[in-house]
Amino acid sequence: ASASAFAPSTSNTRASTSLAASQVTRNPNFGKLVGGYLFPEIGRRRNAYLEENPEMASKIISLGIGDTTQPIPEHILSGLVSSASKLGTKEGYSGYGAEQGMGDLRAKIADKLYNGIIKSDEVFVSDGAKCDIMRVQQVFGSGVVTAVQDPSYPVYVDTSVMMGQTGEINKETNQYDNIVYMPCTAENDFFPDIESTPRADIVYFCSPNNPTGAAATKEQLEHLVKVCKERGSILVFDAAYAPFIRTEGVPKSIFEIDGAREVAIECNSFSKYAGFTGVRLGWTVVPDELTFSDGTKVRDDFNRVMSTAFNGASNIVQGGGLACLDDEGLAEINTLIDYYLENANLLKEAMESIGYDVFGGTDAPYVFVKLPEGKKSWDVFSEILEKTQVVTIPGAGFGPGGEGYLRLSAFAPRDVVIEACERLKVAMAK
Ligand SMILES: Cc1ncc(COP(=O)(O)O)c(/C=N/[C@@H](CCC(=O)O)C(=O)O)c1O
Repeated sequence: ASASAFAPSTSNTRASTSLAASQVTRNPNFGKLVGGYLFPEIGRRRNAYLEENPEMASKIISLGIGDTTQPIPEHILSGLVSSASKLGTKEGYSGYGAEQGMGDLRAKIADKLYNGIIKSDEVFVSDGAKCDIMRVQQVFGSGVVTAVQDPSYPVYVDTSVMMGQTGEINKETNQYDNIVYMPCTAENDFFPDIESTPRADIVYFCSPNNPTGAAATKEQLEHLVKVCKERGSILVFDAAYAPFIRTEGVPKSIFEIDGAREVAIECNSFSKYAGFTGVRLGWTVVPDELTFSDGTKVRDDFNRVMSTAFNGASNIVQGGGLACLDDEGLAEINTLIDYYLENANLLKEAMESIGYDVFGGTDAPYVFVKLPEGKKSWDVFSEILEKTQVVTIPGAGFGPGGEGYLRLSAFAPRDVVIEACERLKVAMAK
């Protein structure tokens, strides 16, 4: 092409004062998103407070983002270290691995965490459950209707919006058009009455739940699978907090439920198992029997996304995952989880001692505190931050159903949790 082809003609040059914008039309779906993603917004408000009150920098403590804080235990760490060291040797070096994950890790997940009810080639190892939720969304595309628990982890709704599955947000209800919100309230024990909600193609369900801390019973999950089967829906079950389940008989995986293989995908993660939130290792199970209406296998399309748009989880990190699933690693995971569950218990007791109704915190690392009537959760978030320098998460950040609640995370170190309890008991006493 001649040189002139690259010289912008006068007709399409923008006035020199405007931004040097491209000529590319923005994806309209991103314009539908309201505000930023919840957790960076929490960080922004925390930093804005510190800008205003720099002297408070040493006092700030966080019960906010559910990010682990305890060091990776010895045996699990040895798995990471030895995997890294191997890369420095001729015989141990490895490059691109299978996009679906190391065969022995897939097998160990199927064996140790699913007792063989799932086959290893149904396990796809990834860099995390949040990442897999977007990959699952890519498989489903824009033409589906999605249902979510309300309140729930904001990624389900936000990725549905990004994929073009929704209309605009309704400013009255704070709900997106074309998303089905399944109310989870104190009145229904935070388990939705699914029949009373319209049919959706894809149902995202998280148990133990973020943010409510509710862990669905076997009977509830059997009902969920039954309704999804009857309606021809696909259930995406997020089990990121499964290791926190200590109540006898409460399922840790949707695949403990008969019939789940025909309706469900399970997303899971080593993040909260072993403090791998920054290490980045998760997995998704897509059973062989799960098909679309035309009979094609969901697993084949998920595999296509993984092999086309992902180059596999880090080999170093997968070595850490193998160590997690040794007996020593599983024992270390239990110790870590016990530590966080004790934190949750302290938070629950502290808030109950000053007269609050508190939910969750037994089979989950989140405590969900009912606020006094009429109190807005973002206002209470700010009030607590200003009065006590404790960072929390407003329930409204998880959907309209979360309004009127506050989420407290049990992942902080013990001394921080104890300090936060003292401050909250003083500042929030009714
Ligand atoms: C239900 C649920 N599923 C997946 C994740 C993230 O899993 P990973 O990407 O494997 O670390 C999370 C992490 N949630 C944290 C971190 C925030 C975030 O992941 O954006 C929180 O709610 O505070 C989660 O709650």
